[in-house]
Amino acid sequence: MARRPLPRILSSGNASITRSREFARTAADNATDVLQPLITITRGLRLLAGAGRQKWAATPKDKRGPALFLVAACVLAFALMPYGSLIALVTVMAAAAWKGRERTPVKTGPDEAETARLRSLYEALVPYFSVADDPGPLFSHGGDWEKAFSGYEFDGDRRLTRLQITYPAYFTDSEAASRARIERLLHAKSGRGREYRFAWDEEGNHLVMTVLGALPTSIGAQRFVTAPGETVLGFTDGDAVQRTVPVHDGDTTRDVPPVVWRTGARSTEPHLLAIGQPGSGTTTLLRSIALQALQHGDILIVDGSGTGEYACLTGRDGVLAVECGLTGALATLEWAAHETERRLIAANRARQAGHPLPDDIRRPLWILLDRPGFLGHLAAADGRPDPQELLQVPLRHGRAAGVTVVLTDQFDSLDTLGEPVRTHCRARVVLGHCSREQVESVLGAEPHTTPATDVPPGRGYARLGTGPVLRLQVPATPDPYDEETGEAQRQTVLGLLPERHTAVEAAVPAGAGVPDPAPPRTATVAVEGLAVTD
Ligand SMILES: Nc1ncnc2c1ncn2[C@@H]1O[C@H](COP(=O)(O)OP(=O)(O)OP(=O)(O)O)[C@@H](O)[C@H]1O
Repeated sequence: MARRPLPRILSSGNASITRSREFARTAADNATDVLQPLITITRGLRLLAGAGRQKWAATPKDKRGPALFLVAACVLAFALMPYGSLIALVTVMAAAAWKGRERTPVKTGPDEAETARLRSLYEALVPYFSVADDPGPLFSHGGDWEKAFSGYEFDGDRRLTRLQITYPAYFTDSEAASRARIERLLHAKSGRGREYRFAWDEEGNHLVMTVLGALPTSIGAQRFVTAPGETVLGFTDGDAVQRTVPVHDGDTTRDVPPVVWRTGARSTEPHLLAIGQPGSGTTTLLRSIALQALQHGDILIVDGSGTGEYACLTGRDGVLAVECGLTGALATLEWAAHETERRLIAANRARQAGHPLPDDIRRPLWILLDRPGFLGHLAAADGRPDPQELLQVPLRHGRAAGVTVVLTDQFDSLDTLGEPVRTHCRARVVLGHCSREQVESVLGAEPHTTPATDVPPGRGYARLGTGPVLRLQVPATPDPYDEETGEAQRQTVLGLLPERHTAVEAAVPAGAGVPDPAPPRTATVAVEGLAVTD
């Protein structure tokens, strides 16, 4: 049978139909644009009329008469006024236009792009949160993401800032490796370059991922509002600690959450170990601790790297020594070990006799040791004892004797740190760009936040004992004798230093800025009473 040709309109009319549709659409768009004011006013009039009807219905019957009278009086007044009817018309039109204007609809859920992002995240999580024989899987390919994501927030760029995930009870959330896998995946899928915190609620099978803002880098060294025995290591997230301290930040004063380390007889973390990448700010941290320690105690500084970055402390009141050579360091640490024993014996005797602690052991003693690994290497080459051996007594008995030890070193020297350091330095800090494994190797626990891509100097993590891992930004405490230090910061740090008490004072008047010629970058100050008195 011969095929009948299609009607012309069906075989060749597609193009003309499309053209006609486009024409009709353009005409409708133009008409809508032209008639928009009319449409707005009509919508407004309808809304005003609706509001009027509602108001009339809500007016009690006994008040309707006076209300009607008032309206009639107004109408009459406008009618009698010159141009009254015109004014009334314009007023009603303006009110209708205002009432009928387009309002931005209130957002009630994710838009298309956000939904696509959530769906993609859901699909990526399916292999981790599902097993083959689960009869009602929460996570399945093409499944309902809304059941699994119980809360989400986006920023202006449609990037996730908060996501709450419900996961199946059989997921091994108590295993660090399983959690780390999920955290890595969420980090990658939600956009790198930002820091995320993961809060696992193992009882409720919930995971909350939150994007963290940068920690403030503009806060410098200053007198922090703390009690004796408290040292501000730096600043952290508001919800990570219980308190805030007021600080000067530029021209303003604001409250910021500090990481406060408590030392002294009741401290459970009496000594601190800080490990960093080169240039990450460990020297600055030690300088910041020294300035705070000097308010209530005496300090000994052993600068293993010998770069002279503690020269500003030389000869100041309360600074017993700033040592950089091996011989001086060994002598100073030997004295510190004996001094710890002396304090211990004196405290013991006083307690046994029922007396208060004698005055000469009340002032805390701080031993600040930068780069002990380097000194240990020098000592080994010279056939002399490792300075760390001399730290055993202060580390073991320092808490009872009022002696605090702070050590800072770099990652490449981590294996040179002996058992006493590892056991007794229970307050830990890690600075610089580090992998999770590196952070864990120092703090004993992984951070619940992803590593930051952009790590300013002084940025890292702190952990006090078995407490949580906290993000940390150390207050800027530059070397005032460094030519690159800005004048304002130089004056601030010089202002925090105690008065000089040695001959160096004559050469460098306090607050004089960088002296010319520069003071000795390293100096040895005689330690009074190095001999042990019994
Ligand atoms: N908390 C901080 N805020 C601002 N700048 C800092 C901070 N910490 C360190 N810096 C700056 O970073 C640079 C390196 O700091 P620092 O010397 O303390 O690091 P480091 O870890 O001791 O390095 P290295 O041992 O390799 O010399 C210095 O210019 C210092 O001023």
